[in-house]
Amino acid sequence: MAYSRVFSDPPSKSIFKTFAVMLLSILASLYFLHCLTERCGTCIPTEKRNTGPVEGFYASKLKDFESLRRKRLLQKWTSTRPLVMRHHSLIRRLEEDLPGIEADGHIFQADVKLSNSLDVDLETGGSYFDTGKLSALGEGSKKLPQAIIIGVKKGGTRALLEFLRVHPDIRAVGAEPHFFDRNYDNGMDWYRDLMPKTLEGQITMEKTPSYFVTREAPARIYAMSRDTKLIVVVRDPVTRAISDYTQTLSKKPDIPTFESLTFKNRTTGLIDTTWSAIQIGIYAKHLDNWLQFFPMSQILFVSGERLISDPAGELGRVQDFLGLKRIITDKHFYFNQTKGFPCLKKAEGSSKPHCLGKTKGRTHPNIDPEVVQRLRDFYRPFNMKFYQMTGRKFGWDD
Ligand SMILES: Nc1ncnc2c1ncn2[C@@H]1O[C@H](COP(=O)(O)OS(=O)(=O)O)[C@@H](OP(=O)(O)O)[C@H]1O
Repeated sequence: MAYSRVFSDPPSKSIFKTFAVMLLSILASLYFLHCLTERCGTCIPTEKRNTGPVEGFYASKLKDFESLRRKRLLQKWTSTRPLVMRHHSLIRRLEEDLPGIEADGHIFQADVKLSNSLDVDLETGGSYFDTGKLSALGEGSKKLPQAIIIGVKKGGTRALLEFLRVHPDIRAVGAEPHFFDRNYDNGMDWYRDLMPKTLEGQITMEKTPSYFVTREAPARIYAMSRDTKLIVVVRDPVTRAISDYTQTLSKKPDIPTFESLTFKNRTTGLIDTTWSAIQIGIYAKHLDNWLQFFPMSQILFVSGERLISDPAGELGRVQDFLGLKRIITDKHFYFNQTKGFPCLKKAEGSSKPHCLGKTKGRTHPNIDPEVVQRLRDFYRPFNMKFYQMTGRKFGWDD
C-alpha cells in the first residue's frame, strides 16, 4: 500500500520547482566559476562547441585559440616572473661572472661584458637569462630576428627596446648579442640559440647599437635575411658624443677632458674624426654603407629626442613599421619627474612602474660652449645630408 502511494502520488509542484531552481543555480554557479578560471575569454555559446561540421570547425578553432592563448599566458608568465626573482638570479650570475660589479638590488644597469662576449645591460640582463628558463618549457621555437635595433650607441636604444617589449607580439633578447660585429665567427646557430622562443606571429628582436657603425654588418645581416627590418635610434650627434664620453668617464675617471679629445689640434680647431665619440655621429656616412644592401623602406629612423618627449608617438611609428597593431600607446607611459624621463606605468609582465636604471639619463659634464659650437658647425653638413637621405628633419640644427 505504502509502496503504491509513493508511485501514485506525484511530488508537489512547489517541491519540483524548488529542486529545478536549485539545480539551475548550481549549474549557473559552475558555469560562472568556469568562466572565472578561464577569464571568460573563451566562453562561447555552448551550441558552438559540439558536433556537426560547422560546430566541429568552431570547436577545433576554439581549441587552437585556447591552446595559443594558454601558451601566450604561460610565455608571458615565465618571462615576467616577479622582478625580485629575476634580480636574485641575475645577482647570482653577476657575482659568479663579474666580481666587483655593483648590484644594489634596486637598479641594475651598466654595460658590462660577460665571458661569452654578450654585452649585458644589467638592468635588463635578467631577460637574457629568462630566455633560458622559457626554453626549458619547450614552448615555441627560437628564430633568427626579423627586426634589429642596429643603433646608434647612446641614441636611446635601450628605452626603445624596453618599451617595445610591452607588445605581446614582440619577444626580444635583453643582452646585446654583438653577433654581426664581435661574435660572427660563432655562427648562426649560436646566434639563434640566444633568441627567446617565439610563437607564430610573434617578432623576434635584438638590439646591438654598434652594428650601425660596423662596416661588415650590412652584408652579414643581408646574408641572414634580406628582409630584416632595421631600426636606428638617432640623437643629436653633439649630445650623443657627450653622452658617449660620459659613459666612458664613468668607467675610466682618468681619461682626458672631452674638449681635449675632440680636437686633433685645439689651436687650428681641427676635429679628431678618428675618435669614436665623434665618428659615430656622422650618420650620413654610416647610412651610405647600409644603403648598399637595404632599401630605405626597410630602415626606420627613430628620433631619440622624440622618444623622450613623445614616446607613444615614436612607438606608434615603430609598431606600424613592424606591421603590428598599435598596442603601445600613451596610456603606457608616465613622466617621472625625479628621473626626468618617461617611464613605463607597467613593465613587461609587472604591475609596477618601471624606469630605466641610473646609467640611462646620466648627468653630463659641462662642456666648453665654444667646443660645443665648433662641433655643431662640424656636424651641420652631415646632418643636412642625413635629413635629405631619410626625408626627416630631426631638428638638431634649429
Ligand atoms: N625613457 C628613458 N629613460 C632613460 N634614458 C632614456 C630614455 N629615453 C631615452 N633615453 C636616453 O637613452 C640614452 C642611452 O642610450 P642607449 O640606451 O642607446 O645607450 S647604449 O648605447 O645602449 O649604452 C640616455 O643617454 P644619457 O642621458 O646620456 O644617459 C638617455 O638620454
